[in-house]
Amino acid sequence: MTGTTPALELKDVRKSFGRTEIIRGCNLQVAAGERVAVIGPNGAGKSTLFNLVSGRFAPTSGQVLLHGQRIDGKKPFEINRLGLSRSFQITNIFPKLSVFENLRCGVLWSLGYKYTFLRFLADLHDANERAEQLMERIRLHKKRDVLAGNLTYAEQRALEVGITIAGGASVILLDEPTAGMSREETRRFIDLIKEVTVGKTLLTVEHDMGVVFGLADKIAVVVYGEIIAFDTPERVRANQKVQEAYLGSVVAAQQEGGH
Ligand SMILES: Nc1ncnc2c1ncn2[C@@H]1O[C@H](COP(=O)(O)OP(=O)(O)OP(=O)(O)O)[C@@H](O)[C@H]1O
Repeated sequence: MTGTTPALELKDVRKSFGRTEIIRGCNLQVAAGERVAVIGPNGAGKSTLFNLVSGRFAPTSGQVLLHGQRIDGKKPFEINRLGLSRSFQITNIFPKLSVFENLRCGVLWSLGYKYTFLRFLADLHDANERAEQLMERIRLHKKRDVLAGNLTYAEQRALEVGITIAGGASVILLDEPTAGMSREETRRFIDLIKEVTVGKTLLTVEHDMGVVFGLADKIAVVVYGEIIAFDTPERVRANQKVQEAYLGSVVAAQQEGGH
């Protein structure tokens, strides 16, 4: 490791629910600008890891650092203000607001309590402009005034990504961004995600190996609460330990399933 501070770092992070240790000493260093896919079998602890990073859970022990600053134990909104944004599920899109209004809410919400009403008025113009730009970037500008509830599923997921990046966070967490999409939608969506997260640090939880290998610079393999490998896709694919613990069976299953 060079002297550069990682964008995100886990130091011996552990999390127990009751007596069961679910996260069993995870260490990870994600460099700024890296795209990381977190993979692993069902129940391995991927979502729990995301919840620990985004502040929904506090670790039982260990540290989580964002650009070198400890964030473990902080509340999700505090972590968000420090520059980490997690995709909200579709339920967090306001279905009765238009695409534009949803994005503007995302921009304004990220500015949060720093606000006074006068600042609010002054910034409203900026927020409108930023919402317009975001709309172009996620290719929903032609749907500007359509209510979010009337968008297609794939468009709603794009809007969700737009809201997630609206505040300008430097670290973005996306939970299965392409889940439920057709193969063609998935392919386009990977390109979109790549495009809108240029220069940002990206973490995704992902089951679809096509997405993983299309999107990730590095893969973190979580098995039974531990990160058993963290490396480039090629090296992870060739890793014997990963093959045995997980990947061999998944790739075989997906090949059998015609993927
Ligand atoms: N709040 C909780 N209380 C108790 N147990 C929990 C809680 N959250 C998660 N678990 C347990 O932790 C383990 C890991 O769950 P987690 O959802 O993190 O796995 P995952 O790797 O994301 O799985 P999947 O791929 O199926 O989404 C599971 O055994 C789950 O039952």
